Order: sequence, then C-alpha cells, then structure tokens
Amino acid sequence: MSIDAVKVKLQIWDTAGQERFRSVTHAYYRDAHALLLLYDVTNKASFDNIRAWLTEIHEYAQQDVVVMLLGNKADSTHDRVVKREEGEKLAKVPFLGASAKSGLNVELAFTAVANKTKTKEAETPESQAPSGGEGDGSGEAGATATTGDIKGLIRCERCGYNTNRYDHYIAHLKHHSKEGEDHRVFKCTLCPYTTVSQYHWRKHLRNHFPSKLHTCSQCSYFSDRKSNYIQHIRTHTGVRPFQCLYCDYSSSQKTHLTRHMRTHSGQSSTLCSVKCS
Ligand SMILES: Nc1nc2c(ncn2[C@@H]2O[C@H](COP(=O)(O)OP(=O)(O)OP(=O)(O)O)[C@@H](O)[C@H]2O)c(=O)[nH]1
Repeated sequence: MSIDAVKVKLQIWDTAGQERFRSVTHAYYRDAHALLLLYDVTNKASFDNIRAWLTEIHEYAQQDVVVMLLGNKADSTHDRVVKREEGEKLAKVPFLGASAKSGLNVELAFTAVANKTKTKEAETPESQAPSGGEGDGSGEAGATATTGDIKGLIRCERCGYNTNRYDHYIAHLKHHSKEGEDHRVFKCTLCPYTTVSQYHWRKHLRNHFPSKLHTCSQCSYFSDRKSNYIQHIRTHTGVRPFQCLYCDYSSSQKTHLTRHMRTHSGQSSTLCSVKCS
C-alpha cells in the first residue's frame, strides 16, 4: 500500500486462533512488526481469550511491536454480545470495531498499522500519515466507527502532538507548513492528550475538572486553584508584587519573598544577594 507516496509492502500471515495451535503461532509473531488481534463481537469466549493473547504477545513478540485490537463482525448488531466499550477498555492498545463482511475499518486497520510501523522505523522525523483511510461508519451498535477510533496512534514527530484522527493530524500538519505559524501545542499534564486547538484543550480539561478550572491563555498551564493560577499569570506579565522591606528584592510569589526575608532575619544560612549582603 502507499503511505504518503511511499510504498509499504505488507506480508500478512493469518494465524490459527485455536489453543492447540498456539505454540506454532509463537514462531509467527516473534519477528512480526505489527499484530492485529481479532475477536468476534458475537462470541464472548473469543473476547475473553484476548487477555491470554496479550500475555503471549508481551512474552514472545518484539518489545516495540505495533498491536491493534479489532472487534470483528460489527455488522452483526443483533448477535453482538461484547460491547464496543469493553473492547476499548480491554487493553492499552488501539481499538477498532470492524467487519470483514461489510469492510468496515478493514482498510483503515491495515493503513494505521502500516503507518505506525513506517513511522517507528523511519530514522528521520519527517514521516507523515496517509491521506485516506476513512471508515464507513456503519454497522457499529450505538456508535459510529470512524477514523476517530484509533486512540493516540498517530503522532507528529515534529512536536509530539498526537491524535486518534487522521483528519485532525492532516489539519495539524498545516500548522508546520505555514510560515510564521504559531506552533503551540496544548498539553494535558494529567494524561497524554495534546492538541493544537486551545478550544479542544479546554474542552478536554473539563473531563478532569468538571467544575472549576483556570486556563492560561498564553501556555498550557491550568489549575483548579485560583491563587495558583494568579501566581502563574505573573510569570507571563513579569509583575512582582511582593517587595522586600529591606532591599530591592521583589518576587512574583509570596513564598519566595518569605524565603528571601529569612536572609535578613538570620533564619537562613544564605545571605541576601541583592543589595545588603
Ligand atoms: N457476519 C460476519 N461474519 C463474519 C465476519 N468475518 C468472518 N465471518 C464469518 O465467521 C466465520 C469464521 O470466519 P473465519 O475467517 O474462518 O475465522 P478465523 O478466525 O479465521 O477462524 P480460524 O481459521 O479458526 O482461525 C465464517 O463463517 C465467516 O463467514 C464478519 O465480519 N461478519
């Protein structure tokens, strides 16, 4: 397949899933660059087996192997016994609902792992995502299975921005190509989420702080405590409202002034370095 005008050759091995073939399977995935792990959404046992497969992968596959979990037969909405959320929650690997019958997300799954494998192996940071790979969004119970399902799979090598959506990634790349563009990336310090959109960043933070949150308009700082936020803002404005009574020292933070004052009172072994040493 073609990824960003680069031809990527995939050699695909369909291994037998049954327990009795497991030892044969080890040999297959030992040298694999990527593994697509499938279960049948109409068969609970196949889903329950996934944990065992993940353990095997952890034990036998290459450490940096690209793994993706697929909940197949998404078209069988009436017979579904494994909810989509269960698949998403099962492992910290990208998940897609798929259907070999309707073709839902089949191409996307291969494109995504090929892209990830290519990016991982490329020495240069110039790797880019493919421009296609849209899922048709049909067949998933209560949810649309689209490109948006591959969590954090696509990462911008230039700035660390990562997304689960190709369309967002492509939009993100434009930030790098525009001359003079502000390359700010907004990061969540509580989880790996990053975005170039301040709007989405604020929206995301509400997941962590549903009630009150103060976000800095100039950087990725946020706090649920107003006093901390006000203190942070002074790092941008340069305002230093806390003045020493004995010398020229001033600080943006009260705690810094308190520490400084000890140099005058003799409580600190350090001497004041501003004027009165
Ligand atoms: N409805 C539906 N049926 C499917 C889908 N994929 C596979 N099947 C059916 O599920 C059955 C098993 O498919 P296989 O491709 O043999 O499954 P497998 O996992 O390769 O089986 P092993 O060879 O035992 O590992 C067949 O009857 C397929 O027609 C799908 O996406 N939707």
